[in-house]
Amino acid sequence: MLRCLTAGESHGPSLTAILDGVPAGLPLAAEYIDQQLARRQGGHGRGGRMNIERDRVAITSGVRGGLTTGSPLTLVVANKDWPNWCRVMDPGAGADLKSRAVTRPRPGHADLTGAIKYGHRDMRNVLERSSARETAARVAAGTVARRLLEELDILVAGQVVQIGSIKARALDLTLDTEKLAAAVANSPVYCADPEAGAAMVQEIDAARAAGDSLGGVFEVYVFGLPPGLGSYTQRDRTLDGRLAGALMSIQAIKGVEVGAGFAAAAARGSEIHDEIFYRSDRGFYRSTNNAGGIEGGMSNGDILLLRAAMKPIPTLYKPLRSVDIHTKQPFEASVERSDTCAVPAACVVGEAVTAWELAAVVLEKFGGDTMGEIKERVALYRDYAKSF
Ligand SMILES: Cc1cc2nc3c(=O)[nH]c(=O)nc-3n(C[C@H](O)[C@H](O)[C@H](O)COP(=O)(O)O)c2cc1C
Ligand SMILES: C=C(O[C@@H]1CC(C(=O)O)=C[C@@H](OP(=O)(O)O)[C@H]1O)C(=O)O
Repeated sequence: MLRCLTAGESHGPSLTAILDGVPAGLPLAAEYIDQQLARRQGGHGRGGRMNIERDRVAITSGVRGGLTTGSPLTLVVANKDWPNWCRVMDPGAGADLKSRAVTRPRPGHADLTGAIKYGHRDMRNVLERSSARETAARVAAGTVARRLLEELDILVAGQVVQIGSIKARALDLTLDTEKLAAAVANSPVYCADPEAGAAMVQEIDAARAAGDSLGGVFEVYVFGLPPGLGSYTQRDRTLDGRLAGALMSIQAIKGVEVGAGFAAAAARGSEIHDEIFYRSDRGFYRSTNNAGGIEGGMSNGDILLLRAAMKPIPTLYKPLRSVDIHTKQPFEASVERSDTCAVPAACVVGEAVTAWELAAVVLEKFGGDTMGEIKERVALYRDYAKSF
Protein backbone atom coordinates (compact mmCIF):
# COMPACT_ATOMS: atom_id res chain seq x y z
CA MET A 1 0.00 0.00 0.00
CA LEU A 2 1.33 3.40 -1.03
CA ARG A 3 0.99 6.12 1.59
CA CYS A 4 2.26 9.68 1.86
CA LEU A 5 2.16 12.38 4.50
CA THR A 6 3.58 15.86 4.10
CA ALA A 7 4.54 18.36 6.79
CA GLY A 8 6.01 21.82 6.93
CA GLU A 9 5.03 25.48 6.92
CA SER A 10 5.35 28.00 4.11
CA HIS A 11 7.91 30.09 6.03
CA GLY A 12 9.32 27.30 8.21
CA PRO A 13 12.72 25.70 7.61
CA SER A 14 11.54 23.05 5.14
CA LEU A 15 8.80 20.84 3.73
CA THR A 16 8.95 17.10 4.24
CA ALA A 17 7.20 14.17 2.59
CA ILE A 18 7.33 10.62 3.94
CA LEU A 19 6.47 7.97 1.35
CA ASP A 20 5.70 4.45 2.49
CA GLY A 21 5.19 1.43 0.22
CA VAL A 22 7.48 2.41 -2.65
CA PRO A 23 8.81 -0.90 -4.03
CA ALA A 24 12.53 -1.75 -3.99
CA GLY A 25 14.65 -1.41 -7.09
CA LEU A 26 13.20 1.78 -8.57
CA PRO A 27 15.97 3.91 -10.10
CA LEU A 28 15.57 7.38 -8.57
CA ALA A 29 17.82 10.45 -8.65
CA ALA A 30 17.29 13.71 -6.77
CA GLU A 31 17.94 15.60 -10.03
CA TYR A 32 14.92 13.91 -11.61
CA ILE A 33 12.68 15.22 -8.81
CA ASP A 34 14.35 18.65 -9.03
CA GLN A 35 13.25 19.00 -12.67
CA GLN A 36 9.61 18.78 -11.61
CA LEU A 37 10.20 21.10 -8.64
CA ALA A 38 11.66 23.68 -11.03
CA ARG A 39 8.65 23.35 -13.35
CA ARG A 40 6.33 23.90 -10.38
CA GLN A 41 8.16 27.12 -9.51
CA GLY A 42 7.87 28.40 -13.06
CA GLY A 43 5.15 29.70 -15.35
CA HIS A 44 4.45 33.34 -16.20
CA GLY A 45 2.57 35.18 -13.46
CA ARG A 46 4.38 34.01 -10.35
CA GLY A 47 5.21 36.55 -7.62
CA GLY A 48 8.28 37.65 -5.66
CA ARG A 49 8.55 34.52 -3.50
CA MET A 50 9.67 32.47 -6.50
CA ASN A 51 12.70 34.75 -6.89
CA ILE A 52 13.80 33.66 -3.43
CA GLU A 53 13.15 29.91 -3.58
CA ARG A 54 15.31 27.45 -5.57
CA ASP A 55 13.57 24.17 -4.76
CA ARG A 56 15.85 21.15 -4.56
CA VAL A 57 15.03 17.82 -2.90
CA ALA A 58 17.21 16.09 -0.33
CA ILE A 59 16.46 12.36 -0.22
CA THR A 60 17.32 11.47 3.36
CA SER A 61 16.07 7.87 3.52
CA GLY A 62 14.87 4.97 1.41
CA VAL A 63 17.32 5.27 -1.51
CA ARG A 64 20.87 3.86 -1.76
CA GLY A 65 23.15 3.97 -4.77
CA GLY A 66 20.39 5.42 -6.94
CA LEU A 67 17.83 2.66 -6.19
CA THR A 68 14.93 2.60 -3.74
CA THR A 69 15.40 0.03 -0.98
CA GLY A 70 11.73 -0.68 -0.11
CA SER A 71 12.06 1.33 3.13
CA PRO A 72 10.16 4.61 3.64
CA LEU A 73 11.50 7.53 1.62
CA THR A 74 11.98 10.91 3.26
CA LEU A 75 12.05 13.88 0.88
CA VAL A 76 12.99 17.32 2.20
CA VAL A 77 12.69 20.63 0.33
CA ALA A 78 14.30 23.58 2.11
CA ASN A 79 12.64 27.02 2.24
CA LYS A 80 15.21 29.63 1.29
CA ASP A 81 12.91 32.30 2.74
CA TRP A 82 13.36 30.73 6.20
CA PRO A 83 16.22 32.97 7.42
CA ASN A 84 13.84 35.94 6.99
CA TRP A 85 11.25 34.21 9.18
CA CYS A 86 13.20 32.17 11.72
CA ARG A 87 12.38 34.40 14.70
CA VAL A 88 8.69 34.59 13.76
CA MET A 89 8.42 30.84 13.10
CA ASP A 90 10.65 29.66 15.97
CA PRO A 91 8.96 26.71 17.77
CA GLY A 92 10.54 27.79 21.08
CA ALA A 93 9.12 30.04 23.80
CA GLY A 94 11.29 32.94 22.63
CA ALA A 95 9.54 33.21 19.24
CA ASP A 96 8.54 36.65 18.01
CA LEU A 97 4.78 36.12 17.92
CA LYS A 98 3.91 39.80 17.55
CA SER A 99 5.64 41.34 14.55
CA ARG A 100 3.96 39.21 11.82
CA ALA A 101 0.72 38.30 13.61
CA VAL A 102 -2.23 38.08 11.20
CA THR A 103 -5.55 39.36 12.54
CA ARG A 104 -7.11 40.32 9.20
CA PRO A 105 -8.51 37.27 7.38
CA ARG A 106 -7.97 37.27 3.61
CA PRO A 107 -11.09 36.46 1.56
CA GLY A 108 -10.64 33.26 -0.46
CA HIS A 109 -8.17 31.77 2.02
CA ALA A 110 -8.45 29.35 4.95
CA ASP A 111 -7.65 32.17 7.43
CA LEU A 112 -10.99 32.90 9.12
CA THR A 113 -12.51 29.43 9.19
CA GLY A 114 -9.16 27.87 10.18
CA ALA A 115 -8.88 30.33 13.08
CA ILE A 116 -12.40 29.50 14.30
CA LYS A 117 -11.77 25.76 13.91
CA TYR A 118 -8.38 25.62 15.71
CA GLY A 119 -9.01 28.48 18.14
CA HIS A 120 -6.24 30.76 16.86
CA ARG A 121 -6.19 34.52 17.46
CA ASP A 122 -3.16 34.80 15.13
CA MET A 123 -4.10 33.49 11.70
CA ARG A 124 -0.45 32.98 10.77
CA ASN A 125 -0.96 29.59 12.47
CA VAL A 126 -3.48 28.80 9.71
CA LEU A 127 -1.99 30.38 6.62
CA GLU A 128 1.45 28.86 7.09
CA ARG A 129 0.09 25.37 6.49
CA SER A 130 -2.86 26.12 4.19
CA SER A 131 -0.50 27.89 1.75
CA ALA A 132 0.19 26.22 -1.58
CA ARG A 133 3.87 26.15 -0.63
CA GLU A 134 2.90 22.65 0.56
CA THR A 135 2.54 21.60 -3.07
CA ALA A 136 6.36 21.50 -3.37
CA ALA A 137 6.28 18.44 -1.09
CA ARG A 138 3.44 16.86 -3.06
CA VAL A 139 5.26 17.38 -6.35
CA ALA A 140 8.38 15.77 -4.87
CA ALA A 141 6.29 12.76 -3.76
CA GLY A 142 4.32 12.59 -7.00
CA THR A 143 7.52 12.60 -9.00
CA VAL A 144 8.58 9.35 -7.33
CA ALA A 145 5.26 7.93 -8.54
CA ARG A 146 5.87 9.38 -12.02
CA ARG A 147 9.24 7.55 -12.08
CA LEU A 148 7.55 4.28 -11.07
CA LEU A 149 4.91 4.65 -13.78
CA GLU A 150 7.57 5.41 -16.42
CA GLU A 151 9.18 2.06 -15.65
CA LEU A 152 5.84 0.51 -16.61
CA ASP A 153 5.56 2.60 -19.81
CA ILE A 154 2.83 4.79 -18.31
CA LEU A 155 3.52 8.48 -19.09
CA VAL A 156 1.95 11.50 -17.40
CA ALA A 157 1.77 14.87 -19.19
CA GLY A 158 -0.21 18.08 -18.83
CA GLN A 159 -0.79 21.53 -20.21
CA VAL A 160 -2.62 24.76 -19.42
CA VAL A 161 -5.65 25.14 -21.70
CA GLN A 162 -7.20 28.34 -20.35
CA ILE A 163 -6.08 31.44 -18.46
CA GLY A 164 -8.92 33.80 -17.61
CA SER A 165 -11.05 33.87 -20.76
CA ILE A 166 -8.20 32.93 -23.16
CA LYS A 167 -8.57 29.35 -24.39
CA ALA A 168 -6.15 27.06 -26.24
CA ARG A 169 -7.11 25.01 -29.29
CA ALA A 170 -8.17 21.47 -28.38
CA LEU A 171 -5.16 19.17 -28.25
CA ASP A 172 -4.58 16.62 -30.99
CA LEU A 173 -4.10 13.51 -28.91
CA THR A 174 -2.46 11.65 -31.75
CA LEU A 175 0.49 14.02 -31.14
CA ASP A 176 3.40 12.01 -29.82
CA THR A 177 4.12 12.49 -26.14
CA GLU A 178 7.64 13.84 -26.68
CA LYS A 179 6.37 16.55 -29.05
CA LEU A 180 3.66 17.46 -26.55
CA ALA A 181 6.19 17.70 -23.71
CA ALA A 182 8.51 19.86 -25.85
CA ALA A 183 5.69 22.23 -26.89
CA VAL A 184 4.59 22.63 -23.27
CA ALA A 185 8.19 23.11 -22.03
CA ASN A 186 8.77 25.87 -24.60
CA SER A 187 5.71 27.82 -23.48
CA PRO A 188 5.94 30.47 -20.73
CA VAL A 189 2.50 29.33 -19.56
CA TYR A 190 2.92 25.58 -20.26
CA CYS A 191 0.44 25.66 -23.17
CA ALA A 192 1.10 23.57 -26.29
CA ASP A 193 -0.77 26.11 -28.49
CA PRO A 194 1.81 28.93 -29.06
CA GLU A 195 -0.74 31.56 -30.19
CA ALA A 196 -3.00 31.02 -27.21
CA GLY A 197 0.09 30.92 -24.96
CA ALA A 198 1.17 34.39 -26.16
CA ALA A 199 -2.34 35.75 -25.53
CA MET A 200 -2.33 34.19 -22.05
CA VAL A 201 0.95 35.96 -21.21
CA GLN A 202 -0.63 39.29 -22.26
CA GLU A 203 -3.72 38.55 -20.22
CA ILE A 204 -1.60 37.86 -17.10
CA ASP A 205 0.41 41.08 -17.61
CA ALA A 206 -2.81 43.08 -17.99
CA ALA A 207 -4.29 41.56 -14.83
CA ARG A 208 -1.10 42.26 -12.88
CA ALA A 209 -1.04 45.89 -14.12
CA ALA A 210 -4.64 46.26 -12.95
CA GLY A 211 -3.78 44.86 -9.50
CA ASP A 212 -5.94 41.85 -10.26
CA SER A 213 -5.44 38.08 -10.53
CA LEU A 214 -6.44 35.19 -12.81
CA GLY A 215 -7.41 31.55 -12.68
CA GLY A 216 -7.76 29.05 -15.49
CA VAL A 217 -7.92 25.44 -16.54
CA PHE A 218 -5.28 22.75 -17.01
CA GLU A 219 -5.46 19.26 -18.43
CA VAL A 220 -3.61 16.13 -17.42
CA TYR A 221 -3.11 13.26 -19.90
CA VAL A 222 -1.90 9.78 -19.06
CA PHE A 223 -0.70 7.48 -21.82
CA GLY A 224 -0.20 3.71 -21.58
CA LEU A 225 -2.58 2.75 -18.78
CA PRO A 226 -3.72 -0.88 -18.90
CA PRO A 227 -7.49 -1.46 -18.57
CA GLY A 228 -8.87 -2.38 -15.16
CA LEU A 229 -7.21 0.04 -12.69
CA GLY A 230 -9.70 1.10 -10.02
CA SER A 231 -12.98 -0.74 -9.49
CA TYR A 232 -16.76 -0.47 -9.65
CA THR A 233 -17.16 -2.88 -6.70
CA GLN A 234 -16.95 -0.24 -3.96
CA ARG A 235 -17.48 3.41 -4.76
CA ASP A 236 -14.41 4.56 -2.82
CA ARG A 237 -12.35 2.42 -5.19
CA THR A 238 -13.50 4.16 -8.38
CA LEU A 239 -10.58 5.59 -10.33
CA ASP A 240 -12.46 8.74 -11.37
CA GLY A 241 -13.58 9.34 -7.78
CA ARG A 242 -10.03 8.99 -6.50
CA LEU A 243 -8.49 11.17 -9.21
CA ALA A 244 -11.13 13.87 -8.81
CA GLY A 245 -10.46 13.89 -5.06
CA ALA A 246 -6.71 14.18 -5.64
CA LEU A 247 -7.10 17.10 -8.06
CA MET A 248 -9.72 18.84 -5.92
CA SER A 249 -7.36 18.67 -2.94
CA ILE A 250 -4.99 21.11 -4.67
CA GLN A 251 -5.28 24.63 -3.27
CA ALA A 252 -7.67 26.82 -5.35
CA ILE A 253 -9.00 23.97 -7.56
CA LYS A 254 -12.78 24.33 -7.85
CA GLY A 255 -13.81 21.86 -10.55
CA VAL A 256 -12.68 18.61 -12.15
CA GLU A 257 -13.82 16.94 -15.36
CA VAL A 258 -13.08 13.53 -16.84
CA GLY A 259 -13.15 13.26 -20.64
CA ALA A 260 -16.01 15.28 -22.15
CA GLY A 261 -16.95 16.21 -18.58
CA PHE A 262 -19.68 18.86 -18.27
CA ALA A 263 -20.05 19.04 -22.06
CA ALA A 264 -21.41 15.47 -21.97
CA ALA A 265 -24.45 16.77 -20.09
CA ALA A 266 -25.53 18.78 -23.15
CA ALA A 267 -25.05 15.97 -25.67
CA ARG A 268 -27.39 13.18 -26.77
CA GLY A 269 -26.36 9.70 -25.66
CA SER A 270 -25.88 8.72 -29.30
CA GLU A 271 -23.29 11.47 -29.69
CA ILE A 272 -21.18 10.89 -26.62
CA HIS A 273 -20.70 7.22 -25.81
CA ASP A 274 -17.57 5.63 -27.23
CA GLU A 275 -18.57 2.66 -29.40
CA ILE A 276 -16.57 -0.56 -29.10
CA PHE A 277 -14.83 -2.28 -32.03
CA TYR A 278 -12.63 -5.36 -32.40
CA ARG A 279 -9.73 -6.24 -34.66
CA SER A 280 -7.67 -9.37 -34.19
CA ASP A 281 -4.35 -7.46 -34.37
CA ARG A 282 -5.55 -4.77 -31.93
CA GLY A 283 -8.09 -6.46 -29.68
CA PHE A 284 -11.02 -4.37 -28.43
CA TYR A 285 -10.81 -0.63 -29.08
CA ARG A 286 -12.85 2.57 -29.29
CA SER A 287 -12.44 5.19 -32.00
CA THR A 288 -13.51 8.11 -29.77
CA ASN A 289 -12.56 8.95 -26.19
CA ASN A 290 -15.34 11.05 -24.68
CA ALA A 291 -15.12 8.88 -21.56
CA GLY A 292 -11.59 10.20 -20.98
CA GLY A 293 -10.21 6.70 -20.46
CA ILE A 294 -12.45 5.74 -17.54
CA GLU A 295 -15.65 3.68 -17.63
CA GLY A 296 -17.34 2.18 -14.58
CA GLY A 297 -14.68 3.59 -12.26
CA MET A 298 -11.90 1.71 -14.10
CA SER A 299 -9.29 2.69 -16.65
CA ASN A 300 -10.48 1.29 -19.99
CA GLY A 301 -7.10 1.31 -21.74
CA ASP A 302 -7.58 4.64 -23.55
CA ILE A 303 -5.70 7.86 -22.84
CA LEU A 304 -6.73 9.30 -19.48
CA LEU A 305 -8.07 12.86 -19.90
CA LEU A 306 -8.55 15.01 -16.80
CA ARG A 307 -9.31 18.72 -16.58
CA ALA A 308 -9.20 20.97 -13.51
CA ALA A 309 -10.39 24.55 -13.01
CA MET A 310 -8.50 26.92 -10.72
CA LYS A 311 -10.10 30.02 -9.22
CA PRO A 312 -8.22 33.34 -9.51
CA ILE A 313 -5.51 33.88 -6.88
CA PRO A 314 -7.39 35.40 -3.91
CA THR A 315 -4.71 37.81 -2.68
CA LEU A 316 -5.07 40.93 -4.82
CA TYR A 317 -3.09 44.15 -5.02
CA LYS A 318 -6.55 45.66 -5.52
CA PRO A 319 -7.80 45.02 -1.97
CA LEU A 320 -10.90 43.04 -1.02
CA ARG A 321 -13.01 43.93 2.01
CA SER A 322 -12.72 41.97 5.23
CA VAL A 323 -13.04 42.40 9.01
CA ASP A 324 -10.31 42.36 11.71
CA ILE A 325 -10.99 39.46 14.13
CA HIS A 326 -9.83 41.46 17.19
CA THR A 327 -11.31 44.93 16.57
CA LYS A 328 -14.24 43.68 14.44
CA GLN A 329 -13.57 46.75 12.28
CA PRO A 330 -13.74 46.53 8.48
CA PHE A 331 -10.52 47.05 6.51
CA GLU A 332 -9.18 46.60 3.01
CA ALA A 333 -6.44 43.97 2.89
CA SER A 334 -2.98 45.22 1.93
CA VAL A 335 -0.64 42.90 0.03
CA GLU A 336 3.12 42.58 0.22
CA ARG A 337 3.60 40.00 -2.54
CA SER A 338 1.51 37.40 -4.36
CA ASP A 339 1.25 35.41 -7.54
CA THR A 340 -0.96 36.96 -10.23
CA CYS A 341 -1.62 33.58 -11.84
CA ALA A 342 -0.39 30.14 -10.79
CA VAL A 343 -2.29 27.90 -13.23
CA PRO A 344 0.95 26.59 -14.86
CA ALA A 345 2.30 25.68 -11.41
CA ALA A 346 -1.01 24.05 -10.50
CA CYS A 347 -0.79 21.98 -13.70
CA VAL A 348 2.52 20.52 -12.50
CA VAL A 349 0.90 19.77 -9.14
CA GLY A 350 -2.03 18.17 -10.99
CA GLU A 351 0.32 15.88 -12.89
CA ALA A 352 2.03 14.93 -9.63
CA VAL A 353 -1.13 14.07 -7.68
CA THR A 354 -2.47 12.14 -10.69
CA ALA A 355 0.77 10.14 -10.87
CA TRP A 356 0.57 9.43 -7.14
CA GLU A 357 -2.99 8.11 -7.30
CA LEU A 358 -2.22 6.00 -10.37
CA ALA A 359 0.89 4.48 -8.79
CA ALA A 360 -1.26 3.60 -5.78
CA VAL A 361 -3.89 1.80 -7.89
CA VAL A 362 -1.18 0.04 -9.92
CA LEU A 363 0.35 -1.31 -6.71
CA GLU A 364 -3.08 -2.30 -5.38
CA LYS A 365 -3.78 -4.32 -8.53
CA PHE A 366 -0.35 -5.84 -9.14
CA GLY A 367 1.21 -5.92 -5.65
CA GLY A 368 4.88 -6.81 -5.41
CA ASP A 369 7.78 -5.57 -3.29
CA THR A 370 10.28 -5.15 -6.11
CA MET A 371 10.09 -3.35 -9.43
CA GLY A 372 11.11 -6.63 -11.11
CA GLU A 373 8.00 -8.42 -9.80
CA ILE A 374 5.71 -5.55 -10.70
CA LYS A 375 7.06 -5.18 -14.24
CA GLU A 376 6.63 -8.90 -14.87
CA ARG A 377 3.03 -8.88 -13.61
CA VAL A 378 2.08 -5.78 -15.59
CA ALA A 379 3.58 -7.24 -18.79
CA LEU A 380 1.66 -10.51 -18.30
CA TYR A 381 -1.57 -8.67 -17.64
CA ARG A 382 -1.12 -6.43 -20.68
CA ASP A 383 -0.74 -9.56 -22.86
CA TYR A 384 -3.81 -11.13 -21.25
CA ALA A 385 -5.94 -7.98 -21.76
CA LYS A 386 -4.83 -7.62 -25.38
CA SER A 387 -5.73 -11.20 -26.24
CA PHE A 388 -9.00 -11.17 -24.25
C1 LIG B 1 0.73 26.78 -7.07
C2 LIG B 1 -0.18 27.68 -6.30
C3 LIG B 1 0.25 28.96 -5.97
C4 LIG B 1 -0.59 29.82 -5.28
N1 LIG B 1 -0.15 31.08 -4.98
C5 LIG B 1 -0.95 31.92 -4.28
C6 LIG B 1 -0.52 33.26 -3.97
O1 LIG B 1 0.60 33.69 -4.30
N2 LIG B 1 -1.38 34.04 -3.29
C7 LIG B 1 -2.62 33.61 -2.90
O2 LIG B 1 -3.35 34.37 -2.30
N3 LIG B 1 -3.05 32.36 -3.19
C8 LIG B 1 -2.25 31.51 -3.88
N4 LIG B 1 -2.71 30.26 -4.18
C9 LIG B 1 -4.07 29.87 -3.83
C10 LIG B 1 -4.28 29.58 -2.35
O3 LIG B 1 -3.31 28.69 -1.87
C11 LIG B 1 -5.66 29.00 -2.12
O4 LIG B 1 -6.62 29.77 -2.75
C12 LIG B 1 -5.98 28.94 -0.65
O5 LIG B 1 -5.08 28.02 -0.02
C13 LIG B 1 -7.42 28.56 -0.35
O6 LIG B 1 -7.70 27.27 -0.82
P1 LIG B 1 -9.02 26.94 -1.66
O7 LIG B 1 -9.05 27.96 -2.76
O8 LIG B 1 -8.79 25.56 -2.15
O9 LIG B 1 -10.19 27.12 -0.75
C14 LIG B 1 -1.88 29.38 -4.90
C15 LIG B 1 -2.31 28.09 -5.23
C16 LIG B 1 -1.48 27.24 -5.94
C17 LIG B 1 -1.95 25.87 -6.31
C1 LIG C 1 5.56 29.66 -1.82
C2 LIG C 1 4.82 29.21 -2.81
O1 LIG C 1 3.60 29.71 -3.17
C3 LIG C 1 3.00 30.61 -2.29
C4 LIG C 1 1.56 30.18 -2.17
C5 LIG C 1 0.78 31.19 -1.45
C6 LIG C 1 -0.55 30.76 -0.97
O2 LIG C 1 -1.20 31.56 -0.27
O3 LIG C 1 -0.99 29.65 -1.27
C7 LIG C 1 1.23 32.48 -1.27
C8 LIG C 1 2.56 32.95 -1.71
O4 LIG C 1 3.49 32.84 -0.65
P1 LIG C 1 4.14 34.12 0.05
O5 LIG C 1 3.02 34.74 0.82
O6 LIG C 1 5.24 33.63 0.90
O7 LIG C 1 4.62 35.02 -1.05
C9 LIG C 1 3.09 32.04 -2.81
O8 LIG C 1 4.40 32.39 -3.11
C10 LIG C 1 5.22 28.10 -3.67
O9 LIG C 1 4.43 27.76 -4.57
O10 LIG C 1 6.31 27.54 -3.48
